[in-house]
Amino acid sequence: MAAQTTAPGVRDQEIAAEQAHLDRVYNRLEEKIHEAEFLMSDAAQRGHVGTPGALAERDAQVFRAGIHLNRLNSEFEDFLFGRIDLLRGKDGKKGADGAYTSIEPADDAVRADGGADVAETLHIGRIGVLDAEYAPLVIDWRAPAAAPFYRSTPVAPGRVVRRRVIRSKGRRVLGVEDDLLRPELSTGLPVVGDGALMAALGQARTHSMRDIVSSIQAEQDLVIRAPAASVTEVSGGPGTGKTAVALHRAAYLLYQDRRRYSGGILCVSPTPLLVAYTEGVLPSLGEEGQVAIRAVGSLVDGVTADLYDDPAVARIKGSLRMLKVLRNAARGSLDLPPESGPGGRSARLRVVAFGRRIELEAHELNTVRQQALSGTTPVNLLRPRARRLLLDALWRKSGRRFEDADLAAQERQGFDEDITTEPDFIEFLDAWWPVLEPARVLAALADDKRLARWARRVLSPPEVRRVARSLRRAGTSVHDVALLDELDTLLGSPPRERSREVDPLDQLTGLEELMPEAAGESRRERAERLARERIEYAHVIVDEAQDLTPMQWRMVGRRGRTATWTIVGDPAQSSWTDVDEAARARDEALGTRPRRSFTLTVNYRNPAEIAGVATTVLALAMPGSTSPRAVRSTGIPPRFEVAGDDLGADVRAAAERLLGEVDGTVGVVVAMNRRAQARGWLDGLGDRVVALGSLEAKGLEYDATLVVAPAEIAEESPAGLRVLYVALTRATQRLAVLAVPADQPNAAGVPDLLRAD
Ligand SMILES: Nc1ncnc2c1ncn2[C@@H]1O[C@H](COP(=O)(O)OP(=O)(O)OP(=O)(O)O)[C@@H](O)[C@H]1O
Repeated sequence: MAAQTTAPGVRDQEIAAEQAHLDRVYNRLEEKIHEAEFLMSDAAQRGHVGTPGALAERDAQVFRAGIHLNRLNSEFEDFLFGRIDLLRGKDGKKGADGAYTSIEPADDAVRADGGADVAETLHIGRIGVLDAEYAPLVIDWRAPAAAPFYRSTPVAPGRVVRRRVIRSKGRRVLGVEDDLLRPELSTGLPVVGDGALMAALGQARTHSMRDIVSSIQAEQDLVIRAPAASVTEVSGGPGTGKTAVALHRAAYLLYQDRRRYSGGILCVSPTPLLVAYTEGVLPSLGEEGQVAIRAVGSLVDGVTADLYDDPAVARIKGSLRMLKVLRNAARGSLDLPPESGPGGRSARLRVVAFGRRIELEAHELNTVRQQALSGTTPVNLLRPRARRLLLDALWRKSGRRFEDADLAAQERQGFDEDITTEPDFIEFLDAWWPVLEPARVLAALADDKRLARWARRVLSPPEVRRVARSLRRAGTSVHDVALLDELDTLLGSPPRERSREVDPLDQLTGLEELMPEAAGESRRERAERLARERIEYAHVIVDEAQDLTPMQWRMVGRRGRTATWTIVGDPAQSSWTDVDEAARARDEALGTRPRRSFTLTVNYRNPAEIAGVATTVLALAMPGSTSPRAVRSTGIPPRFEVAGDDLGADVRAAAERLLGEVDGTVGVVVAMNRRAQARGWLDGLGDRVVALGSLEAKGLEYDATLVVAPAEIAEESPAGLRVLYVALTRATQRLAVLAVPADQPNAAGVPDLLRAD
């Protein structure tokens, strides 16, 4: 993109001009903050008194002012980050944000001699600010008027003559970077810097993802601002910004239609590490509270997955075959040995009625149970029906017959009342038709014999043994969570006490939203509470969607039955083996909603040197697929080394070397079964370096990556080559590969799998 660096004097002048603007903005914000504080204390004192219209107006005002207050209090580093200088537009209409709406320049905006005047200058920031006359001082980055900041290119510049990225810290402007979009025009605008994107990409990485709000690229902007069609699907190779785009889209949707999305946005991430990595992005965009980012292993409340199943077990647990097994288990678990008291298959029911004993034998009870279980109603919800059928059976056994229907009904009523208040009967029912908890049923699957019965004609005997063994370990695996959620649906939850129904409008205009500490609950705690109480969401974002197993798709689908969706993923990075089955489950989760697909094509993470090595593996992992285009090059080729006898010492030495070469983070990726070992190898090297199992590297990035024994990673599972592809695409600056003999390195140390020949 055309950009030129001008003399330092001009640079200082331009910085001073932006500083003057930023000062105006802050002065105005201070005024607004004072207004807001006044309004809020006033509103709190008066409570809800007044006509509904006036209250709504006041609430809206308080809401807006409170947002400014909250956001400014969180001290954005670069609150104001952009500026565009525009030609006069085709029409003279202004939008709600005070800016002209026209995208194309007026026919006479450019004079015959190539000269043109800048007709409008807009500053873009994290929130919009109007001056006292309602003229825009800052346009919210999500407002329509800000779109040209992201969309204009030299090929299709629209009205934009110059785009400027402003770097600031606190209230001080530090620098500006300009891109000239219409270099052919003489506008007299100075142009400073080398372009903002490269500056952003070259920065050292920390363990938290940064927002990309000042350098979103045109193809990404199209996705972020795509109309909230039912399903927005985004594909793209590693480093194309899929995760970043998905998070910015969440912020955009909230801005567009806060009322609609106050129903909550769920962002499903593959690992807790990726959740931790991305968590800060939305707050930095001024959005907190309405978006719950949760790992796929933490979607069920009260359960935290702390184990990974080995690939063969994961493959079974993730597949739709488990559905049949769980259906059998849900019903069969009524026969589990009782936790206490009578029950189970052989129990007998004895009651006393009309002065004599009535008994139901085991086989009779069984008939009643089968009758109660017909149909597909969740087992826990069938308890009332089972109770009624038991009473019917006892009544029949009592042998009482009445000619007169009214008398019969009356007698029967008395009989039912007598029996159902009898402690023996109550105790029996509790044990014979207990309220089944998903965890109890899943634990029951750990018994080989029982599982074999429930999995008859579905799982093979070796599969039964593997699954049962995995369930006998202490702890819950990521794949168990989807099974627990399925069981919850199959069993049905008896109605739960809910602390309070949440009215979405409360979240919009309620004062507690704006005075977070007032109720003794921080904003974050409140968000977490709302997330806990919420079962369904208005919008669901799935990151790394290629990894969801069919059972996980069912779990996520249940959280978005009426939602709109954004799904981002890359089939070439999938660690799931049965892609077709997952696609079917995904289609089922999304139903017939219309879809709109986008592809991102530019790799912003890896320099070309690293992307080249990854492409070699991609050709093996997914023959025929294309890699995204790397946007920059460092001139530093990946380093290949071969480990000696002490792998641990060599890994440590290689990691130390990388730590010396980069300012930011170093990720050391090993096969899953070496995770604990690798942590030991790196012990004491500080928190810039992390050891990761291959599956944990998903979505993350580091300044430098060390990939240890690539063949081990590739052989871990049938999808191993794709997992290796993920590992090789994590670095922003340097890649080192440490081979072991199984990698069959050549004389240069390059493992067989990574050789292009
Ligand atoms: N327009 C942009 N400006 C600056 N940085 C960007 C831009 N787009 C992407 N990046 C950076 O590129 C890196 C990769 O982005 P991100 O993690 O979202 O990619 P991804 O497609 O999800 O990757 P993967 O599929 O490998 O997980 C991040 O550091 C992100 O901040």
